[in-house]
Amino acid sequence: MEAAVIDLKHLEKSFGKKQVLLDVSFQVQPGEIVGLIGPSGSGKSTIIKVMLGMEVSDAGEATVFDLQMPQRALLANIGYMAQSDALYEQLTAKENLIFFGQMKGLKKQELNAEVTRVAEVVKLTDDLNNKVEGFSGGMKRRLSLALALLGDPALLVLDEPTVGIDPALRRQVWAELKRLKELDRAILVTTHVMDEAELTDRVALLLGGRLIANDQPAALKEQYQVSSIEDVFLKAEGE
Ligand SMILES: Nc1ncnc2c1ncn2[C@@H]1O[C@H](COP(=O)(O)OP(=O)(O)OP(=O)(O)O)[C@@H](O)[C@H]1O
Repeated sequence: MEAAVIDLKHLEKSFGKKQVLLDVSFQVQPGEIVGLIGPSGSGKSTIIKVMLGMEVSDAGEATVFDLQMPQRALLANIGYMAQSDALYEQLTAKENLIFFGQMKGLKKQELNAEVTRVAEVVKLTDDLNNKVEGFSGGMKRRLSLALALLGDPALLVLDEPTVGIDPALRRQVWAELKRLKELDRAILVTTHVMDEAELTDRVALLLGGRLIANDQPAALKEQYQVSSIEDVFLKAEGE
């Protein structure tokens, strides 16, 4: 088996008296889409922040490409889409893409080609020269996703990437994720949308900061004797 891109071992994290992560361990391999699923407040974003070195865990170990984050050297290898958009409102979509692409170290010619490519994936080609301040919430989400895709990173970490994105484009985004997976990219995605969970290779089900399941969607449905991931979720929550 190839080395894991993301390797989380026995993570514990509290905020004040509230324990948010309890003994969380899982891995994401190259060529794998893992869905991190759980109700609001179950700790999904906290896992991502610990993994990316934006929060420090109280115990356990989190490595990305065998290194503890943050690591400047890994910046170009990771496409991260946070839950809230961090965009320059006064700049156009294209200027945002160029700015972030330069930070990732993309050279001019490559960068121009990448801007065209990622704008096409999220259907923002016709809006590239418009200022972000005039964008709808969904358009900002799409631009944030385009930023994460820039430079074709080996690892994508996407926190709720399809919120506010209409069904047709959502389908297209998932087709792109599948394509990237075939190219051996590793993808970790959080979602509230249960039929999206069906599109992953593996579902990591988080409840109250504890990982209660980590398996292929089909295996989970069999284990819980139900016909959808939504039902797995409801059954697990009820138990
Ligand atoms: N910096 C912080 N200080 C105090 N509490 C925090 C902090 N960050 C998160 N929490 C708490 O930790 C818990 C888990 O939050 P987290 O954002 O990881 O959940 P989530 O599963 O990503 O939720 P959502 O789906 O709503 O984004 C919540 O109870 C939240 O209030």
